[in-house]
Amino acid sequence: MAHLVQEIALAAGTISPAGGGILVLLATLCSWHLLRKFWKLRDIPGPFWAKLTDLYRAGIVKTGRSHEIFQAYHQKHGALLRLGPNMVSVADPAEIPVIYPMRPGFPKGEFYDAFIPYIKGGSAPPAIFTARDEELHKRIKSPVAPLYSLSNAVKSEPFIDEVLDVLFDQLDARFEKSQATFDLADWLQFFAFDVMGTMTFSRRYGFLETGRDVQGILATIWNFMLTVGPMTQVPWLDKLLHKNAVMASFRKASGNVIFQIAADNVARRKAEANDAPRATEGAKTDFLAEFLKIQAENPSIPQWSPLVWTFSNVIAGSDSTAVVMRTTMYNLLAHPSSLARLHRELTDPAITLSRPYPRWAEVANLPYLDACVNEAVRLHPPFCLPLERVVPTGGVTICGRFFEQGTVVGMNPYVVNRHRATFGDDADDWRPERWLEGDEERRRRMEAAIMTFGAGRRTCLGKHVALLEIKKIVTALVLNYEFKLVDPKAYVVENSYFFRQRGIMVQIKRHERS
Ligand code: HEM
Repeated sequence: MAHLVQEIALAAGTISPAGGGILVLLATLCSWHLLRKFWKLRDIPGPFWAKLTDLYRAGIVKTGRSHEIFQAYHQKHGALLRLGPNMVSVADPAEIPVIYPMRPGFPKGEFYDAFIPYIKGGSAPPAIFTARDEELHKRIKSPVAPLYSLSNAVKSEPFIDEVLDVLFDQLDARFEKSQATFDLADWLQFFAFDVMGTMTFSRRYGFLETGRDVQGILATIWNFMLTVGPMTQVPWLDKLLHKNAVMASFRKASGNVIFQIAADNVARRKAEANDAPRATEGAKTDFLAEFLKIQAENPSIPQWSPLVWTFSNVIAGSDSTAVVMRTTMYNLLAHPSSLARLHRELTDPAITLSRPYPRWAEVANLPYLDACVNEAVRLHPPFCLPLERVVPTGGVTICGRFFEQGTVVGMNPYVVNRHRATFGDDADDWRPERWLEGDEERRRRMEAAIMTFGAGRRTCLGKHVALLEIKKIVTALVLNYEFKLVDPKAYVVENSYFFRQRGIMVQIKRHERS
């Protein structure tokens, strides 16, 4: 190939023999580099073009259907699938502890840089979720991790009840009396954002009161995801197109808008004495008050920490929770037998649930509710591309094959959560009953194979907060309203790493006894 390049260049008379020599050298180095990269993983099956360039899988992500496409590739090729010159997707849940261990030493890949907004003079500081440097990750995560424990999260329950009040008032006023059809998917998103705003800065964004996307914040976040999704697959292209001073001068990155929401709230709290946080009856203040207190007590914590902690809550904790609420509600409404069984469980005379909204302690361990939430979490993971990690020094063996250090490996929650040998041949279907069948060992195996909240050291910090919100709203809605799913076909899903849904078109009326 190098010889050919020189021949062409000389024949065209465009360069001197010395220039030709340099060209040959460059072409040889390039060919050697490509061949070496290709060769290293040559035995791992996958689509032809994916073996040559990361652009191929970026193109798949751009289709919005990457979950189905990657699943089909795994069905065709098996547990190991080559999705890039240096990237392998792994589908066997037995490998979860290998790729996502509890100890440090299996770091996140460049994938995560795509989420860090570019700001003037360089990138914004990394959040807990995006930090790739494991020392830095420990420094910014350890001080706040206890705030997300279940015992602490539960103290926020009054905040959720307060937002439930607003939601129910709006649903009654706008849709119950008029019997107007509306998109429950939108309202669950409004609810999740306003809950996280209340928990984080004692402030609602106003989505519920206005019934719309105030200041286009939600659209901006989705547009950010549409850009970021494909860029996670080709970090060099992201740097070229978005993360440099030249490109930043042409356009405003949408990630900045979300960062700005966090920054405005931190600045307001620091500046305004009358912006004091409210405390719940359990003396729980909002996250921001706790973040600022932690920083004040630990001068070694970076100055910017409260900002990135707040940013983490907004970006990682609002839309994701809304997605699981939607999956649960849509499937309950599309499967009336599931809804009837859940309603029976909630109205069983043997248990007493508080009205209008059950308390967490009353719904934390209801078998059929748990089965429905587990099934929703399994079927539709809100973050839905392989969660990429870099093989550490010394290499690692996965599915019996040794991988050199530096190889990028990852597991896709959508694919792993449908592992047939673990979940059964009906793994694509909604069937909460699967969580109630078999022995404890089978159930534990299924739970350990769910990748929706990630796994190991970098597992989701906000899982308890999310489950608290989800169980609270699902039980409140099912107990208080009768739903009619007006157009089941209106429900559509779209994946750009963030895996969202739209179109839960319903009519509601109050249950007679509520
Ligand atoms: C159903 C809702 C949620 C889902 C499915 C979810 C999912 C995830 C996943 C998959 C990861 C790990 C990503 C990776 O390894 O690449 C993660 C990390 C994280 N999540 Fe969540 N999340 C949810 C809700 C929340 C909430 C409510 C909060 C905050 C209140 C939150 C805060 C975080 C943080 C801070 C991390 C980074 C943890 C670390 O890197 O150490 N998440 N989440």
